[in-house]
Amino acid sequence: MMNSKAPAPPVAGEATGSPAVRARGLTVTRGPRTVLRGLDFSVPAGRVTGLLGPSGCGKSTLMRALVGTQAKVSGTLDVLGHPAGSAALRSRIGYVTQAPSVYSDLTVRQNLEYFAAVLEPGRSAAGRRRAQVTRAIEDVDLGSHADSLAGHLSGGQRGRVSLAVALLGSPELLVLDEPTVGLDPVLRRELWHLFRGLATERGATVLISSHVMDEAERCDRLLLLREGHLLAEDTPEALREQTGSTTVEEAFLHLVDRAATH
Ligand SMILES: Nc1ncnc2c1ncn2[C@@H]1O[C@H](COP(=O)(O)OP(=O)(O)OP(=O)(O)O)[C@@H](O)[C@H]1O
Repeated sequence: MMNSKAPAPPVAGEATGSPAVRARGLTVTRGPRTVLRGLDFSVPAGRVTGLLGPSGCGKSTLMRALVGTQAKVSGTLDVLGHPAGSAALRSRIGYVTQAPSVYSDLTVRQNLEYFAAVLEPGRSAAGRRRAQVTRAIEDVDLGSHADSLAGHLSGGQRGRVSLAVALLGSPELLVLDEPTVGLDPVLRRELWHLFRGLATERGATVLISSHVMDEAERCDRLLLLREGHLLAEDTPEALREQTGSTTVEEAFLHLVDRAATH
């Protein structure tokens, strides 16, 4: 697991510099439903941003829009300076869905070697690929299972293989859909150290969804989503302060009540 240093100082209320993601009027329909409704937000570069909200509020849909796999997206959505879904972004984004996508009949290392070869084929890149694979296995702390078949791993371990795949090629933007769901507290803490380290040591932008509000406290910045609307976009501290709350969960509930009375 990566050694993480102290968290980067939180960004102030307004993000500075060029954001990694910028959305204006982002609207997504799925079937007959409008799932995201005119969202305006940005995701600062080199920071850990949490996308928080209850189940079904549209977190996965927003992530799919960012990585370019969602149909019926309107409004403006720029990612690393390009419209979301541009071919130029493919190797610059790592995406982990909720369903681990690994080959059960390959070992952990073979899975990573396969995906590394897809990313960077050719004999001349073999040395680089080996180094990337070894680092990714270490990052997710699966060294002792490197030669186990993925099909013999637990759900949480398979999830970590998916995460390792996303880390190959050192993407500038990591989009992680509920990566800590179902994991024990020790592993959850280790993964949060990894996410923090990816931002502070490797300069990556990390966007993580979760419906567990205590994870929000670990983020530099939060996007609070409810029923396809953005309730708030700020640092955890600012959200607590604005609402006179002691936790982000309390702040979230406060904002829900406030929205209901307007
Ligand atoms: N294929 C689909 N057709 C129509 N509606 C859909 C489809 N897929 C998802 N939805 C709806 O879109 C909404 C947002 O779903 P989404 O998966 O983005 O939520 P989420 O916040 O990621 O939820 P969870 O935390 O449970 O994963 C939900 O209300 C869901 O019912």
